[in-house]
Amino acid sequence: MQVDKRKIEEAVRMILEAVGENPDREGLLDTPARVGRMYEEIFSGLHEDPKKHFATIFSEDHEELVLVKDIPFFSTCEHHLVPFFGKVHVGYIPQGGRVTGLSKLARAVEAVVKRPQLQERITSTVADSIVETLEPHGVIVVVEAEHMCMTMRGVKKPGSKTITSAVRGIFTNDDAARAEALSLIQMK
Ligand SMILES: Nc1nc2c(ncn2[C@@H]2O[C@H](COP(=O)(O)OP(=O)(O)OP(=O)(O)O)[C@@H](O)[C@H]2O)c(=O)[nH]1
Ligand SMILES: [Zn+2]
Repeated sequence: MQVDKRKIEEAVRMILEAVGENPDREGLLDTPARVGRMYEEIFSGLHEDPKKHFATIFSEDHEELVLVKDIPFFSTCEHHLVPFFGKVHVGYIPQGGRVTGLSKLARAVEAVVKRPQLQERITSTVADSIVETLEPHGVIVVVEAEHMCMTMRGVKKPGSKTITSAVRGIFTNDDAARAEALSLIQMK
């Protein structure tokens, strides 16, 4: 099922009433519909398989690291439905000449982050999508993010960063390969 915007509109109206607002005042009249359109956009990844982006495979004899770093992202914390955002770094070592388009790595990230999410799940889903499609020697994904649920509310720790990583294949046991990828990710 695609996004039911009418249902979101009803729910937003109810939330506005519940917090003590008047959903019929001028400034709020279009808000339920706007929020419906916004949720359709920021949760569009629920209807998209990130793996579909790896259908584009070039045959290229390169069995060394390919790293796309600093891919910016915005996601939505599934616990509080507030944003968390930061950067994703995706590296893989192709095998058997299976190389994908660089933009496809960023497209797969977009499909994964546009859902109610956990940072850990973003990290592992991106890694596993690459493993299952390109069957590379190895994959490394690092995500660094700031969670609004930790800054604007609750424990209120603005500036704190959460870093998660997922390594697959050769990166799990080859210290030199992992060190190379991590140093390139950290390089400014
Ligand atoms: N592991 C993980 N935790 C997250 C993520 N996003 C938010 N959280 C945490 O989810 C937890 C939810 O905890 P609860 O105790 O159920 O909710 P809460 O009472 O609102 O928690 P506080 O934020 O501590 O006020 C919090 O500790 C959040 O920091 C994430 O991506 N990964
Ligand atoms: Zn949260």
